This record gives sequence, C-alpha cells and structure tokens, in this order.
Amino acid sequence: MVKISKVVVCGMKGVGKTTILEQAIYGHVNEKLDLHPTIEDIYVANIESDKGTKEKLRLYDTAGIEHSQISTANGMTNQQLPRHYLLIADGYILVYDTVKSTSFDVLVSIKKDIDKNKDKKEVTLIVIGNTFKEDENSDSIASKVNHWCGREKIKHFTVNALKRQTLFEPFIYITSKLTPPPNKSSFTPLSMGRKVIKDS
Ligand SMILES: Nc1nc2c(ncn2[C@@H]2O[C@H](COP(=O)(O)OP(=O)(O)OP(=O)(O)O)[C@@H](O)[C@H]2O)c(=O)[nH]1
Repeated sequence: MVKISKVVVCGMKGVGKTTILEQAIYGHVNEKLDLHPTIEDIYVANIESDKGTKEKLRLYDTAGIEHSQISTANGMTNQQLPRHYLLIADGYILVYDTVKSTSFDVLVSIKKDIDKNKDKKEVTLIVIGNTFKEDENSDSIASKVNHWCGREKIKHFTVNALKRQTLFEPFIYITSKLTPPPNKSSFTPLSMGRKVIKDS
C-alpha cells in the first residue's frame, strides 16, 4: 500500500502559508491574487524525493495563530495548534515572515507544543522563512532563527513565496526525509496537486 505522509503547515497569521502551498503546487499566485484567512485546507501533492521516488504528501494548511495569543502572563499557552494535527502529523512545515520577529516567537511556541505532545512518534520538521521584502531587521531575525534551528536540529529554508523555484527545495527535502529508501529511480520535481477541501 502507498504511504501518504501527512504534513501540517503552521505559523502566525498572514505569514504566507497558503501562498507557499498554492504556489508550490499550482504555481498560479501573483501579488494580485486575493487570499482569504484559512480555516483549514487540505492539499494532496505528488513530489519527487531526492532518491528519485514519487511520493504523495497530504498537506494541511492550518488557521494562522495570533502572536498575542501564544502565551499568557503565567507562561501558559493560550491558542495552540488544534489537537488533531498533533495526532496525525508525520511532519510539520513551520512558516515565519523574515521581517516579523513575532512570527518566529509563534514558531518557538508551536515547537514546544509539538514536543510536548508527540509522545514517542518521530516527526520531521522544517522551518521556512518567507521573504515578503528585505529590510534591515531581516538579518538579525535570520541569525536568531538560524541559531534556534541549529540548536533544535531543524533545517531552515528562506523562500520568496511568489517565486515558485525557491519553494521546491524545502518540499523535496521534507518529502525525502519522510520517505524510506527507494527501490528504483525516476525524475519529476514537484508535479501536480489536488485540493480536496476548501473552507476559507
Ligand atoms: N508581496 C508578497 N505578498 C505575499 C507573500 N506571501 C504572501 N503574501 C500575501 O500576504 C497575504 C497573506 O498570505 P497568506 O498566504 O494568506 O498567509 P497565511 O499565512 O496563509 O494566512 P492565514 O491563513 O490568515 O494564517 C496574502 O495577501 C498574500 O498574497 C510574498 O512572499 N510576497
């Protein structure tokens, strides 16, 4: 039976999660496309791993988390990833905006939540920084994120969601991490996707 890995895409509100998925899978996003806040969408994509095998990923686009709701005065988490994602996920794509340090704070909070709830299950995580625009803050945020990713042993990618080519590497990377060694090889990068649910 073909294994379909389940990957949850999460992060702060408005960091470009939907744009990244729509652009990686369909390649139709431009600055004029109006995207609405997500409740939940599920995409299925066929992606070729670095071992040359074609793999199927089910990608869950989640509702963005508000920075103001990640922690309370006593340090307790208020708004979290819905619990069912923690049960089903084989992997996570954590997305932040390279000029908003608050969007990185949200990832740190999500990662703690994942660690607390993953039990003994192995999960694969990657971090994607979406570069809306360059500004003087982006270097200091990038070095903070690099440092954290190094400590947490998470691969960090920087993309521009509007440039489809920049998106292939992280998707191929996580696909490869989630799939066992192949029997034979072929080559087609990110080929097609099918959106199966749309609530937003
Ligand atoms: N210029 C530019 N705009 C972007 C980029 N990525 C996303 N946007 C825009 O930013 C807005 C929010 O993007 P979404 O992809 O909906 O962000 P999201 O993280 O899915 O948002 P929520 O579902 O509300 O959490 C949209 O209007 C996008 O068109 C980018 O790289 N460059």
